[in-house]
Amino acid sequence: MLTISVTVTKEKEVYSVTGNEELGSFPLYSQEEVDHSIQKANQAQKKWAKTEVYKRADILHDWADRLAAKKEQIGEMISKEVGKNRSSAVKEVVRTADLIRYTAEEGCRIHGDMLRGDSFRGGSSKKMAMVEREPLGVVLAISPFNYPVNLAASKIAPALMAGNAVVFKPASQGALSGQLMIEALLETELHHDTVQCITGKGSEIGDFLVTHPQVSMITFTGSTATGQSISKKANMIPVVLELGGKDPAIVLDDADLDLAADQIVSGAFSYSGQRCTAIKRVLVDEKVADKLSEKIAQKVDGLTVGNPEDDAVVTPLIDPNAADFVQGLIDDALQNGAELVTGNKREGNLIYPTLLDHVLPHMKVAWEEPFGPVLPIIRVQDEADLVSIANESDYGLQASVFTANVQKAMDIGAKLNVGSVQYNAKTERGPDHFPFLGAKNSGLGSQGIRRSIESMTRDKLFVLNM
Ligand SMILES: NC(=O)C1=CN([C@@H]2O[C@H](COP(=O)(O)OP(=O)(O)OC[C@H]3O[C@@H](n4cnc5c(N)ncnc54)[C@H](OP(=O)(O)O)[C@@H]3O)[C@@H](O)[C@H]2O)C=CC1
Ligand SMILES: O=C(O)[C@H](O)COP(=O)(O)O
Repeated sequence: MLTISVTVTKEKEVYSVTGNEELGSFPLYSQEEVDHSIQKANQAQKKWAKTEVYKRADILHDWADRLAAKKEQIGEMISKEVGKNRSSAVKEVVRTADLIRYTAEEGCRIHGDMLRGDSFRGGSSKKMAMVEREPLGVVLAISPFNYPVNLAASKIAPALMAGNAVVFKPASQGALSGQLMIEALLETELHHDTVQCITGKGSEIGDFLVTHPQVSMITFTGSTATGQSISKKANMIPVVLELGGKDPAIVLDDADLDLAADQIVSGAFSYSGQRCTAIKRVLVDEKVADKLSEKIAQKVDGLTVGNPEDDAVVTPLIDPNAADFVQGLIDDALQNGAELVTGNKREGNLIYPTLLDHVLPHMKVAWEEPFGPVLPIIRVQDEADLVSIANESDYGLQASVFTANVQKAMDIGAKLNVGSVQYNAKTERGPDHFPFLGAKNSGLGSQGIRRSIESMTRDKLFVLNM
């Protein structure tokens, strides 16, 4: 059992998603304690910013090695705490170690510019500007439950590499996994005050954190509602948001349907659909819809369903509210005339993978993000409608286009109002050095290792007048 020990008065227990096993507890920080921690981070940042870049990189490499060495222990905690199957949970730790290593290397390659004054009309060659990248100060990193280690480290590592201190607020269900990751970091030579792990309910301490005058930048991943509220409260500081999605898989009549079905099922149902980048709707050309629906159904029926420790693909959702929400979307669609192809079975928080066909625009499941294992198929007659229905969503994270025609793929991709378009493959974030961003209600700013480091620095000019 893990107990995060700091001198705070209240504690919150954490239970496993399945089995109700008590996994440990985390402190519920008061505003005074939050304030104290931020002050410490702010102080520590001044020294950390002066630490040589190669030494920062060495510390990050050490952190990565320590995480990798603890992959089984941390993977087990992730698996129990957020209900992710064991092999994916261990992979999350390994992926995180790789992300940290790449961040350490990339951070060493980020250099400023040198500008000549006389390259602007009327300017003088006697004037030269050296443009350096400076850290911002204290970065507030808020992460969601679904990747409690990876989505936290993907903020913490670039912030540190850029010379910032970090205040890390993990999701409450995920805080113990986050804490194990931080413990590995604090085993390195990093001064402990440089990273502050602040736990507590977002609804209680969130506003205080977000509006704290010593927070210089906010990087947030989570729901659109929380992200939008944060961006309204942040007071003239940069904010990077990675939010919800409703990624479509657009399937044209010339697509390789076996490939499409394979990618759609793995994109939609891995970790029970609790991924922002999960495929959350299929928009298919009517001419091939029957065939595609049948192929998807076959694969859905082959998915393993059960507990995380059995390494099942579809496991119980994070909490009863999440399961009720998904069930509500299924019920609404069926009441409104959608066809149930397979699924719609529930045991507690475990929702069996559910495929709905003939979904129409008046059904909630056509537009809302389920964050669960339900996939609607929307049949479309006209190719132009594929794009317009895709773009009608409030979200704009990613989209997949399945077709054999490269020209068509590029034309459709250019019209989609999303952060990334994947051709003939599922939507996904990785590899982690690619830029990762959402349009519309799916985000603000860009992540991905280099972009993240850049978002956590600002230009500073030193102008030489000779
Ligand atoms: N685009 C992307 O990269 C990703 C997007 N997501 C999206 O996140 C959602 C699921 O994640 P979930 O964890 O439920 O998201 P939430 O928005 O509920 O929570 C995310 C984080 O914000 C904290 N929080 C809650 N309220 C506040 C507040 N008022 N101020 C500051 N912080 C607050 C939470 O703390 P606490 O847990 O204590 O409430 C948690 O740490 C889905 O919509 C999904 O699409 C998820 C992953 C990736
Ligand atoms: O939080 C999420 O859902 C992730 O950002 C998605 O990452 P993945 O595409 O690598 O699963």
